[in-house]
Amino acid sequence: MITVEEALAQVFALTDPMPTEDVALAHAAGRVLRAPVRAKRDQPPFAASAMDGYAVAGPVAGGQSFAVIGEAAAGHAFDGRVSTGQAVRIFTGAPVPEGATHVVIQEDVARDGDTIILLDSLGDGPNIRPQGQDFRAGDQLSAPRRLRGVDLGLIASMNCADVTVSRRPDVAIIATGDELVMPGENPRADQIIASNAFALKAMAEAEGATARILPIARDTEASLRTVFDLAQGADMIVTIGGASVGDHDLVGPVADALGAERAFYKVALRPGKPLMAGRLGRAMLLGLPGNPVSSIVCAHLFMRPALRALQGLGQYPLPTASAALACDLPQNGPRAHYMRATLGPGRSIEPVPSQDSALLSLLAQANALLVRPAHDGPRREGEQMRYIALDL
Ligand SMILES: Nc1nc2c(c(=O)[nH]1)N[C@H]1C(S)=C(S)[C@@H](COP(=O)(O)OP(=O)(O)OC[C@H]3O[C@@H](n4cnc5c(N)ncnc54)[C@H](O)[C@@H]3O)O[C@H]1N2
Ligand code: MOO
Repeated sequence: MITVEEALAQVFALTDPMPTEDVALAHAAGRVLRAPVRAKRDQPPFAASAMDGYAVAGPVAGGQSFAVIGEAAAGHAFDGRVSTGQAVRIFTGAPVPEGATHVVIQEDVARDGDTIILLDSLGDGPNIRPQGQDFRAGDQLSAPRRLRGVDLGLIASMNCADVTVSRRPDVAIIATGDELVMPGENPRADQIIASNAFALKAMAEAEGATARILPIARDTEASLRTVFDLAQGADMIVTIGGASVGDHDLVGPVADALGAERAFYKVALRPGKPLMAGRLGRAMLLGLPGNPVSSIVCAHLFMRPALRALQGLGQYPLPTASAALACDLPQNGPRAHYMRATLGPGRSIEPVPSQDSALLSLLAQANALLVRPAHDGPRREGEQMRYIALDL
């Protein structure tokens, strides 16, 4: 069995970044930017007033008076120059007229007809945003990055209407097993509801992929072949179940017969020992164990980083942070253990009461995976431990 780190390195070796496409800003949220964006103009494009008041030229002190010669509003520049002793009525966002050195806020001014007198309450500061204060033409927003709302706002203000992003990976999800029926169907007494594909589809989509749930493959070679056929065109094929050593665990043998190249099978990991990865045609193949918690933990540890790498975000494991252990833990065994855990408000972390890999309800209660390396020694309450935050 290989280690989690070795397995992830082999998964990354199967991920070539997807081609790119150009999309309009309104459709770019959550996409991965692949080419830097270059500002087409300065922002602000002119020296702009930060306040409503008067743009004045001349000494600014209580008692000084100025003749008001015009008005500047946002989108309506004052067409002219302000000379010493003159002022222009100005509003926030308007271009500051040439010659003006300060914007005095209107609360600090007494106006009488076309004359203003500055009051003694006068604040300091010019209240002018210099041209290019935010960014200059030619400044860049670097790639790669996943585009958040703020990034899209910045790109829009750079006057760029579309962006070059990674194509979304297409993920085909195949649940396998004679015991499975879809939610809403009438299961026989010896059947259960197929749940894992729904979790994995949501996780893949949250990582920027498109995901499709294919029909459940039955535990026969013919059925598996038929469903694998439906996965054609996918960038990643994720199978669920049928990965272990039982007589009905046919995913590996059928994938092999279809020409899959295996990178590895079995990882020193708990839960998720019978994980498999490889390539089938041009698709990356991830064979996840069927136990619900095992499949979801493996999706966190391998599918999510692989989808990020496919979109050009680089080859990184999910980030870890540290928190104080809320209880003692015995020595860990030979497999790295990703314990379902809750991270409390005081940043103390506690494993949920059972780590059985079939207990979806406990995984749903957890908000972290407490990481225990293989053969990790006994741990005492209060020790700092690494964990992965479960945010999706
Ligand atoms: N003799 C051994 N038996 C097992 C071993 C082993 O090393 N030797 N490993 C165990 C471990 S660890 C795991 S994990 C499981 C993985 O087995 P499979 O990947 O073959 O999974 P299945 O047998 O198909 O299913 C396991 C379990 O999960 C349920 N399941 C399957 N698919 C779904 C789905 N889409 N939605 C919900 N639940 C699903 C299935 O009904 C089973 O209960 O093998 C151990 N055995
Ligand atoms: O690896 Mo299995 O996933 O322990 O239940």
